[in-house]
Amino acid sequence: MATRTAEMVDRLRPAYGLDEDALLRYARDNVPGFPLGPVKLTVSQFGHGQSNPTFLLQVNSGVSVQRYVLRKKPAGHLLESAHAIEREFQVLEALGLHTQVPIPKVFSLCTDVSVIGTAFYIMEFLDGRLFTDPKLPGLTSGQRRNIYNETAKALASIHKVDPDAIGLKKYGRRDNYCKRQVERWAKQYLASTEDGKPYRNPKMLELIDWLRQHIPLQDSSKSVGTGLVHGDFRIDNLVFHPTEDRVIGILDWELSTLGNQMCDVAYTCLPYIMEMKYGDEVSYEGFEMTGIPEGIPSQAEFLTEYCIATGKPWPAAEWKFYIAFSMFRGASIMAGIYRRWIMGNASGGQRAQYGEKLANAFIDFAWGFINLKSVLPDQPPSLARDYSNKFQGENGDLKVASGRFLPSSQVLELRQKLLKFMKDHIYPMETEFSKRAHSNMRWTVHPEEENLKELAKREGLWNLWLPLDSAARARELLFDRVDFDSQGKWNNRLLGAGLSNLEYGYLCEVMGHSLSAPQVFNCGAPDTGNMEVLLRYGTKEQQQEWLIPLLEGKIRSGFAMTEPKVASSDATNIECSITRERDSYVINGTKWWTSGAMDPRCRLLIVMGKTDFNAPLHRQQSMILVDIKTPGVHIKRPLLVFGFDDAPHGHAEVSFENVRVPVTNILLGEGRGFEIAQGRLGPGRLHHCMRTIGAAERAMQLMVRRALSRKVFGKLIAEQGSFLSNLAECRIELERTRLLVLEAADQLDRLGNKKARGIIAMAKVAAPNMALKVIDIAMQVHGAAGLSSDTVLAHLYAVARTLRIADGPDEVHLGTIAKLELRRAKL
Ligand SMILES: Cc1cc2nc3c(=O)[nH]c(=O)nc-3n(C[C@H](O)[C@H](O)[C@H](O)COP(=O)(O)OP(=O)(O)OC[C@H]3O[C@@H](n4cnc5c(N)ncnc54)[C@H](O)[C@@H]3O)c2cc1C
Repeated sequence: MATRTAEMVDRLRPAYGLDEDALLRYARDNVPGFPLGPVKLTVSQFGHGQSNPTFLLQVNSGVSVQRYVLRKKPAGHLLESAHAIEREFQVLEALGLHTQVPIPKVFSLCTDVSVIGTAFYIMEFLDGRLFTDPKLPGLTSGQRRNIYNETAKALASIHKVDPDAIGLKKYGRRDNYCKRQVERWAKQYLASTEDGKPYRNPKMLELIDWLRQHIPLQDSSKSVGTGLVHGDFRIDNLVFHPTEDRVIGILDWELSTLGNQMCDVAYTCLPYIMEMKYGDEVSYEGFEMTGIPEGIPSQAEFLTEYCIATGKPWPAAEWKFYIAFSMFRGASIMAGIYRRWIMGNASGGQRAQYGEKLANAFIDFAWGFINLKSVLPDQPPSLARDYSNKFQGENGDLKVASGRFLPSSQVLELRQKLLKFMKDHIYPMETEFSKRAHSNMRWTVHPEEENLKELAKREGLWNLWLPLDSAARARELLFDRVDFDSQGKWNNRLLGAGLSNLEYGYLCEVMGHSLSAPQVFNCGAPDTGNMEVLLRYGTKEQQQEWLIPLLEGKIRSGFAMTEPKVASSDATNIECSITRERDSYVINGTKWWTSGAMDPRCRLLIVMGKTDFNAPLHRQQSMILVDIKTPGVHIKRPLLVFGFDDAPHGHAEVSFENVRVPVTNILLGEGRGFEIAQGRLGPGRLHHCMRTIGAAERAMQLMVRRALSRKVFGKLIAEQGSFLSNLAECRIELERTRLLVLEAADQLDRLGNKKARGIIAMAKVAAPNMALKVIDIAMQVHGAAGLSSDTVLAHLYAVARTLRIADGPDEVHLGTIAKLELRRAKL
């Protein structure tokens, strides 16, 4: 249950008796709007919280009652740098003046200790709800989910603040935050335990050593992942609106500074691992062990929500450090609180007596966490975030639904927009685009395609394929994390909408309905795969030169791996040579089926070749960036698929004759080609599958329309029994394949490329084979028209057929599936 903020006060404790007359004099002079006439002042102290004593001031003028909050330093001797009231005031004032971060408004800071004995400040009283128990008892599961999602967003709102822009440039040193914090809290722990009260735990000393040895690399950075840090961000420091599930105030900024923001995130996640209990407890297990209350997202989901709101990379690799660090800091703080309890000046009341017990629990849990085998999935899970239980059908009606693959409201909204865009702009242009592709202007771009791209960009239907974690790297490297609006939404459309692969699946399918659609939304192959390579493996300079124009849709690209002379389904056979000569690499070889290389906008080729013919088999290959205009690159001819040349995109045979490029064009380093190929192919293969589902869906629509309008032998085709069973079979195959593809996308999101490779291989085989069957029946129903170019069916069929070979033939994927199956049997 929530507690109203006004109910959090106890009766004023005698140790903190304030000089009320002096206080009133000060407030009248310094707090805007404070009643000037005689008033009755009632002072009561908030019992919640352990740090700076905080008081509710009720000022009754006889006409009205105004409420303020006063926060001061504790009396007595204080540990160095603790209880910095002045800093709290500074950060709150800056945030209040310049940002939308929800905080109480501050009125006045008093550093004159003669007024009430210590420095203090006065701020607005927020009437709202506080949740002191992170399990949120007494709330519905929907409310719990909202509260956690809002918590993630509130934290993100702090982390998106640019401290330089709001006068907090010197609020702290940004680099080496964890390193400095480990030393600071270690020192504090040693000081708090210097005479054995509380007991100095040797496991804490080992923990300090472990932390020193595991400080994340990015901690030394001044820009990446750093910014404003709250320092004590947890649900019970948030005031929620009295009736709505939204944060109206973030409290307790005593430990705020500039530094590594992931520390805040980990600290917020502690209830998942350990429960803070003040009493003679035996177990402190967090709700990941005791069972997550219904509605509260898992730790990974909570983190995903935060990563989406901030655009930060998935922190799996360093998560052990951040959690252990939070526990260690908690232990040090608790030891300090216990010490103050012994000395008689703890501000949080009776609970301080349990400080020593809690400090030791923190230390034990830190070690328990460090010793876990795995703490987070490799990739963010696809989200159950803000999933409504209403599913919007194709015709816009809302149906109540539940289940695993229920799109989020964000995805549903994008899908509706996409369907409308397809209806209004894509389908009407298909014939026109096709006419140009068969004319002598075939290798030029129809101007309307460029117009539609601009329209798609404006409508937010741009680069939707771009996965959250890949976008995060570009955000850090290229955009300096400034591409958010005040609500925390990404306003830089270049980096997509922050979707997971699963979420994109629902949209990619829609694009697959038309062969003209993907490039209009900058979601076409091979550009998406190439952008993914640059996002994941490109240097900042490579990204600036090639990735940005690709993300903008100003240029296109090709991927040149396959060679006419060798069986290229096994890429170890590739013979193209990439030879280092001083500051250049020289490339020689012939490629074919380089899709997109015929396009007049194509500027970049990612070429796979061998840098070392004598290295171990999978270390011979490298990938290198080649400007298509480099001397020695010859586009020899377009290849045809069943007579379709796919103009203006095309599939080219390309020769490379002594093509010289700078050494800085190598991707990731020599011998890393296979590694990159693995990263590139997973999502790209699934995109093909998703579009293939869309193509099959289009064929179903055409099939049914034809069957309902064409009579054969006196009856509509739709009344012929053979057709009805074919139709039903097609629907069954289509639905089961869609589920397989969504499952593969979900596993890719949750488990990563490597662990999801089996199911991705299944989807890659199943989708084109299903589509070929469905399109084949659709063509059959159309009679001769189905084989002509008067419908899209023949072209859809040709594309679906190529997918049984392109991106690896069926046999290779079947081999992968079988191998995994046998391996499982041996375990
Ligand atoms: C339309 C289209 C677009 C393409 N776009 C690109 C592109 O942009 N960039 C690029 O580099 N390539 C592209 N390709 C090429 C494609 O990736 C290759 O064709 C594919 O990898 C197979 O290589 P291959 O043609 O050399 O066939 P091969 O390696 O010679 O294989 C021939 C056949 O051998 C059989 N086979 C292979 N391996 C096994 C096995 N392990 N077990 C049993 N049988 C097996 C299969 O039946 C296979 O079809 C494209 C191809 C097409 C048709």
